[in-house]
Amino acid sequence: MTSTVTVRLTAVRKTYGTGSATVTALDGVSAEFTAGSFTAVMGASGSGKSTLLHCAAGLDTADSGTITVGDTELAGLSEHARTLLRRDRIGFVFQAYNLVGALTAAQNVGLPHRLARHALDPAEVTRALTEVGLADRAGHYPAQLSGGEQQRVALARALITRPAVLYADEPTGALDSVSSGVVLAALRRLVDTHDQTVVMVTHDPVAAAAADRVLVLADGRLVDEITGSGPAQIAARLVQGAVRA
Ligand SMILES: Nc1ncnc2c1ncn2[C@@H]1O[C@H](COP(=O)(O)OP(=O)(O)OP(=O)(O)O)[C@@H](O)[C@H]1O
Repeated sequence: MTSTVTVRLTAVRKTYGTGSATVTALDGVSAEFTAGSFTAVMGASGSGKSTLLHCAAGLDTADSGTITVGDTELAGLSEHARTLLRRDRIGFVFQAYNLVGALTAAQNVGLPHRLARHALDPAEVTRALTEVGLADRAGHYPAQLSGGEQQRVALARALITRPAVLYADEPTGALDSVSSGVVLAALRRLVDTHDQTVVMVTHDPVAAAAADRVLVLADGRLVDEITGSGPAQIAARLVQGAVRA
């Protein structure tokens, strides 16, 4: 896997709308996602989690503040350069797996390369499927796979480009607890064995407990950081009301 990178946000502000309809989605957020670390982002609905993920990934632009991916500052990039950065260095996994039903697991995993018209070594597909524990399902179609297996195919598809950083937006949101556990274990393994940088938005304290630390957002600000997290610690914070997921 490629060497993964640190992502830094410094005093990032993002507003939507104008005049009296202005919404401040991010209100001066500074955070660092260290290379090889697994961060969960929690907070109430509307607290700015997705906006944070989208700005950090270069899907959206901040109004002010700086965001660097490794040595690259996003604000300095043209739209085209940002598109290439997203395509070549950033992986995404969303709640909906977005697999193509007419393609096998292996063909779905190879799709980013085909779309980018890059030559693809079949061994790369096998590697990515092996990393998520699905090498034996390469020839299966999505309808023949469980929800957790489909999400792991989506994860393998995100990994095929060897992303410097992997963003996951509610990756277990549509899964039962058993399938969630399998997907979270796959994410955890990527961090532990490949030093993958992972940033995951979640409402689920159990999912958040798989991360190394949890950042909590409220009204566009970072209000808490839980490190050395375990389910008990996060549950205790929930009881205290510090985390309103
Ligand atoms: N494109 C947009 N136009 C206007 N307002 C927006 C837009 N995107 C987000 N917002 C607003 O910005 C704030 C933060 O939204 P965001 O989606 O980041 O929250 P979130 O914490 O991810 O919420 P959820 O958990 O419900 O997905 C919200 O008040 C939201 O209504």
